[in-house]
Amino acid sequence: MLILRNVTYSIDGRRIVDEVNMQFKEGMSYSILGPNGAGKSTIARILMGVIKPSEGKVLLDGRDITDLGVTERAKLGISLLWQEPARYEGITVGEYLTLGEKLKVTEDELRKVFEIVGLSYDLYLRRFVDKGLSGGERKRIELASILLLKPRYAILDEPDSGLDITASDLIDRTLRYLKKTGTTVILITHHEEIARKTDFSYFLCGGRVVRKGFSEEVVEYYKRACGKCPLLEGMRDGH
Ligand SMILES: Nc1ncnc2c1ncn2[C@@H]1O[C@H](COP(=O)(O)OP(=O)(O)OP(=O)(O)O)[C@@H](O)[C@H]1O
Repeated sequence: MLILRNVTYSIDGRRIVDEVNMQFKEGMSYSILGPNGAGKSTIARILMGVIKPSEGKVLLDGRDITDLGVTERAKLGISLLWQEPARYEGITVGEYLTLGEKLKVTEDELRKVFEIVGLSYDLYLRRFVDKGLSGGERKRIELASILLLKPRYAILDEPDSGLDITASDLIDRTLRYLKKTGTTVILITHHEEIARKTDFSYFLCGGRVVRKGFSEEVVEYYKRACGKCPLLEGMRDGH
């Protein structure tokens, strides 16, 4: 089990994440929902070890991993789908996905994963992971790399952002595949229809967990609370 215990992250005295407690159990899927600036991506970066909390702990199976960096956490089976995946010069999609053939995968498995992320195996395998790929294509390839890694924990930061109308089906296929591989999913989203696809949700606002529970219930609360929240009036009016 992956746990955030009383985690706070401050910048210039401002608590961006404020005494957050979260638990992610084996094989379950979770959403972290919340408005812009709620602290969702900051939590993803804390879970992945990109940044260290100012206070509190990150625990994996009871072990304190707060001080471990990204590489060490990746070795423990934690992977992050970045909101904006990077591009690299000189390597093909096939080389990228198989870590230069270090990752042993069969052609069937590769084809299956291409199907899940909605890309043609024949058209994309030999393309370069450079600026020639669109943002959406790059995101689909990054997701494919996570599916092939079969991590214990997959943190997906807005997997649907930048994707077209097929994103919802892609998330369905992804969640089904990760359930089969026993991967625990932590999905960050603004969209209620995406959050509903997961088992449990945390609703984050102003860096704090304001609601947690079954996704259906938390999403209903999110719609009600955010719909009436005076703090978000400005954002909604575009001010
Ligand atoms: N390095 C930083 N320096 C200053 N402020 C930061 C920094 N990183 C994050 N913040 C602030 O912390 C708050 C939370 O940011 P975060 O990116 O975690 O929010 P989010 O919930 O992921 O938002 P969004 O839905 O817009 O992606 C925001 O107000 C953001 O401006």
